[in-house]
Amino acid sequence: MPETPTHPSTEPVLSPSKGSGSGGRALRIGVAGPVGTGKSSLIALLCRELGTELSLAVVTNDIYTDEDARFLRSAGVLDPERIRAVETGACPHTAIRDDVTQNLLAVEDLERDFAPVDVVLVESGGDNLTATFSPALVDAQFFVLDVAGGGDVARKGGPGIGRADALVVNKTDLAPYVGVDVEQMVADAEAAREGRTVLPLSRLDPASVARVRAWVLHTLEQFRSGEHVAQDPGPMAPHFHAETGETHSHAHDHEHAH
Ligand SMILES: Nc1nc2c(ncn2[C@@H]2O[C@H](COP(=O)(O)OP(=O)(O)OP(=O)(O)O)[C@@H](O)[C@H]2O)c(=O)[nH]1
Repeated sequence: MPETPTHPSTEPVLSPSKGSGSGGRALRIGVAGPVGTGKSSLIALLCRELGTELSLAVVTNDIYTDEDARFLRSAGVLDPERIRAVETGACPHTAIRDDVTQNLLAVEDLERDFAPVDVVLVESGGDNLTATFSPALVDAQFFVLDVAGGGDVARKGGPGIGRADALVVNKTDLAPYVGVDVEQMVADAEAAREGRTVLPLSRLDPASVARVRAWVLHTLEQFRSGEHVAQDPGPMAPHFHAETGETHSHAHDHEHAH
């Protein structure tokens, strides 16, 4: 795990007391995005940045392994007991959108075992551009892209890019090596998102790290005061499951196995 630079805090330290809007539970933040864009790294960075002032916990989702949880435990950014893995056994969106039971139980267990918890970070398994969290599971969500995926990705749209609470354009330090104009990519993302938050990020750029950190603290403040309302970025696009030959959209709300 490469080093994330630390920097002096410029944000007010929040009191751990719960406001009336939170219902006494933690703020639950989802982290979704395509494979390898830096979801685990973002969670490690947030644990490092906020772990001394907030009580944090993490739930990871992998299809067949607990690799992301093991990565985060080995990063040494959080008490390993506060990191739990959910093995979805199916495409990632199933457990974060269609039937969130496994994840909800993991979140509630952590909230109970380490009470009071301020923020639970839930990492989705890496997917394509379509998976987003159900608002039944998380209160707010990041969608993570990286510059290495190409400067045009932000224009391609989809529910996460368009409507997640915050879109992270990650690994901006790599832009010169992959021929991406970060400013243009961010402008494209802002246009696609109609004013919603876009956060360019590189773990090598302390100012960008500070903005992501500040966004989490601001969202927590809003959550506690009751001003934050969980948004649903919307259902994923129709897609195909090779193992079943089934094509479906996940737009429905009835239960089904696959
Ligand atoms: N250069 C650079 N590399 C980064 C940055 N953030 C993450 N990475 C690297 O990107 C790679 C993928 O990061 P992960 O955090 O594992 O990505 P992920 O989205 O969790 O991956 P999956 O769980 O497999 O979907 C790793 O090699 C990270 O070290 C960054 O800001 N700059």
